[in-house]
Amino acid sequence: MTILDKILAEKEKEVAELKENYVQGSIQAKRVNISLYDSFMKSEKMSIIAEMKRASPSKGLINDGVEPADQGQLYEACGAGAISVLTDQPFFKGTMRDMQDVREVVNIPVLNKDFIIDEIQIDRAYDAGANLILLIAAALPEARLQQLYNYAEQKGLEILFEVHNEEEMETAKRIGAKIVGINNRDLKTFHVDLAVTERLAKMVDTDQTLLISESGMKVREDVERVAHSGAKGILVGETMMRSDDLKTTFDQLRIPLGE
Ligand SMILES: O=C(O)c1ccccc1NCC(=O)[C@H](O)[C@H](O)COP(=O)(O)O
Repeated sequence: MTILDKILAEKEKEVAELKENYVQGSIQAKRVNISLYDSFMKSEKMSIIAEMKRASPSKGLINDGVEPADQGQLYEACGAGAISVLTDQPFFKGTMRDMQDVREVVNIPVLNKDFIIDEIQIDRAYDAGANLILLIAAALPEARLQQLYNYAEQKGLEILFEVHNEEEMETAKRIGAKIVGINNRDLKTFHVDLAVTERLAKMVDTDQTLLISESGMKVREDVERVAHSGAKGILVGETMMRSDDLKTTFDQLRIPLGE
């Protein structure tokens, strides 16, 4: 059983519980109507989705003491184009409260980073003020991904559609994903390789599809590599969560595009 299988098995339980207890519209969060697609596509600099992640299966504890609202404000002030909040509890030590706390204090798009397998999680993300949800190609059959994609889109949410290999990129294209996240991390082995972005980026027209390179971004050279492949955005977790000088970290990674 891979870690993704284990996470998805937990999600089945979480969804069953949500279906018992979640009252639609019970959360009244602030809404910020900004399209990540539009803002990232027109930016002349690499756009950054800065992630809030206390822990992860591959790295264990990363930053347990983080205050989501404070970190979110810092991310925005330092130049984040969006904020990703891991809301999975068992494997990442996140909560929906973390995302709401961030939503309350920032005016940039917020991604509910979780393992979505059911419409009810999309309803909850919307109610809590998310602008985007994540769909992972490896998590579900294509027909189910398409249903969830359509459902989220109808609610006015944007979708970060995550792929890791050629077959999944073909799925992204058939589904009509406008924002494709190429995860450089293999969720089965945890191996991180930026060549994954270089390989898969060739399969899409990056003037139409917004490419986000996810995982393993540490230094400027990493960002240059994925920018040359056509990525206009990067999703950065660990480097942000471990940084003790976020302004400098952002300045190093927000490289000009088109050079
Ligand atoms: O990060 C993990 O260990 C992990 C394990 C299983 C499923 C998902 C996982 N991570 C989610 C992510 O994709 C990353 O948090 C995100 O891309 C940021 O990566 P990084 O900048 O390397 O922290």
